[in-house]
Amino acid sequence: MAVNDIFYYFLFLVWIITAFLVHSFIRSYLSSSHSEINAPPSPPALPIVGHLHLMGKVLPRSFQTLAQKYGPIMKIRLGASTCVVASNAAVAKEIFKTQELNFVSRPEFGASEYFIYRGSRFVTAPYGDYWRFMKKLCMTRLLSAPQLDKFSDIREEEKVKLVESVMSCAREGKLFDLRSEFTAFTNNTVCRMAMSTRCSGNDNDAHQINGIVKTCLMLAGKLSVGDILGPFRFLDFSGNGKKLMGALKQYDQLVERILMEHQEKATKGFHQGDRKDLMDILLETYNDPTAEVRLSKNDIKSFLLDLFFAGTDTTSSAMQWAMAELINNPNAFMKLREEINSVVGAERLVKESDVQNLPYLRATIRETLRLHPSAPLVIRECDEDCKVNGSFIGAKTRVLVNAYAVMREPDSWANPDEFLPERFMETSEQKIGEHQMEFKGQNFRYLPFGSGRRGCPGASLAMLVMHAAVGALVQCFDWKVKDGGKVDLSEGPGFGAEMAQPLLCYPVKNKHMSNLL
Ligand code: HEM
Repeated sequence: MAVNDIFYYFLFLVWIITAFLVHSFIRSYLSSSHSEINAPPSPPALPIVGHLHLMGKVLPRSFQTLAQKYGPIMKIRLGASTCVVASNAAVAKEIFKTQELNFVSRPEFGASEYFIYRGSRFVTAPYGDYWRFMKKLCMTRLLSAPQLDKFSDIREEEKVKLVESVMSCAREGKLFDLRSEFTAFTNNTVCRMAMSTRCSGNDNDAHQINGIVKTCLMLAGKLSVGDILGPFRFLDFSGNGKKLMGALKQYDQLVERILMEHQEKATKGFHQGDRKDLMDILLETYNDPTAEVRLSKNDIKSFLLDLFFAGTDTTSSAMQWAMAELINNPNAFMKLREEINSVVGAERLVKESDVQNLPYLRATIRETLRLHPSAPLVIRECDEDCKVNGSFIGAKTRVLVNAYAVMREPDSWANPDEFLPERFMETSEQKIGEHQMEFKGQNFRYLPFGSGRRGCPGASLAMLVMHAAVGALVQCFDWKVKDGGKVDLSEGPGFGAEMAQPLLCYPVKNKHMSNLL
């Protein structure tokens, strides 16, 4: 390297460090002026890094620990990124209900600057005409109960394929990787509902989408750490931003082709009995000149991508936690097996319509989501200056509701860290009957799917998929942990608190089941 080059690199480095220090100084100054107007409590911060040094591996857990000292609403600064964290049911209620309209928007976060559909993203869209239109479309058509009913055969087929895949491992005495199989299962299910494609030897489209979505989620996860660099993240030191854009362009080309095929089919006209997938319904809206909001093709592609991002890993992660907890709690496992056996028997697989008669199965899934919410930090943005729990929150502040902490709060939950599905039974002494423990977030101590207008539109779909699949895997197999002993329940690093280790087990066929497979 020439001396000149070294000199310029050195100058560049000095420029970066100076700019960072100035930026950090201005932020500290601005935030200290807020303290005069009653800002939320905040742990002592270090220059530049803020509270980064107080963060452990698992962010929701670190926030939970800090909240025990600083209270249910606190201000946290991670490098250049500042947010307010809410950690109990009362404050969650204020944000999600009392002041809902002020907190109904979501900020752009993580790697948003690299998203090629930036203006079209539903998940980060501000609370305006576009978001309202898409949400209504979601709730009345795309993910509505009647529409989900029309896809029930898809979910049934995918569940049977999952069970067959476990069965072949059981026959060969091989390890079954629940993480990757659950991810393929949820991806196939969503892909088929979204655009009638699935991962298999003869259909490469869903396989490719699966790969692209995995890459994007991994890169977006890495890039979201870049938030702490504030204005410097655009420099993309790691090159991950470029890689993410590359993966998204690949997705764009693939889905553009599938979209053209759907458009052609729509032009020819549907026959009676043809089932429309989500892309067909979105295209119908796109082609409708009277629609309240005219959708673009990018809106369609972006919306479907959001469904993959928001719907596949969340569901498969919750299923892994459910199986892990059941394997580590043999009493709960056997109780569930006996319930399924008495209601369904040994001659057929448990199916979605059985779930209404399987209260312990429902309680198991609810308890799993309480202990291991797949989206533990619900992110929102404050629209206008306001007060929450008596503290001042400035307009455009990012707010994280720590659902993980809320759902383990000792004031709301007896033995909060224990896996006890019984607490969700009508007969429970804790009196947390399901009737009051709606999973749609109207009870503010139970928030696996967020709450209110911005709450998860895929909750019903996720529940359908999880109940039937977990039920079938408990019904048909015993599960032996890879190295004997118990499943390692450590949570992995980052925002998601997913299982740190892939769940690898030996399935053994339940000898009481008939040979239906
Ligand atoms: C166990 C599975 C799932 C969990 C735990 C989960 C959880 C969540 C949470 C906590 C939010 C934020 C809600 C809020 O701000 O109040 C959310 C949003 C969202 N979820 Fe889910 N979700 C799951 C499955 C799904 C599925 C299957 C889909 C669709 C296929 C989906 C689609 C979405 C979308 C599109 C949003 C953004 C909504 C908006 O911004 O208006 N999710 N989810």
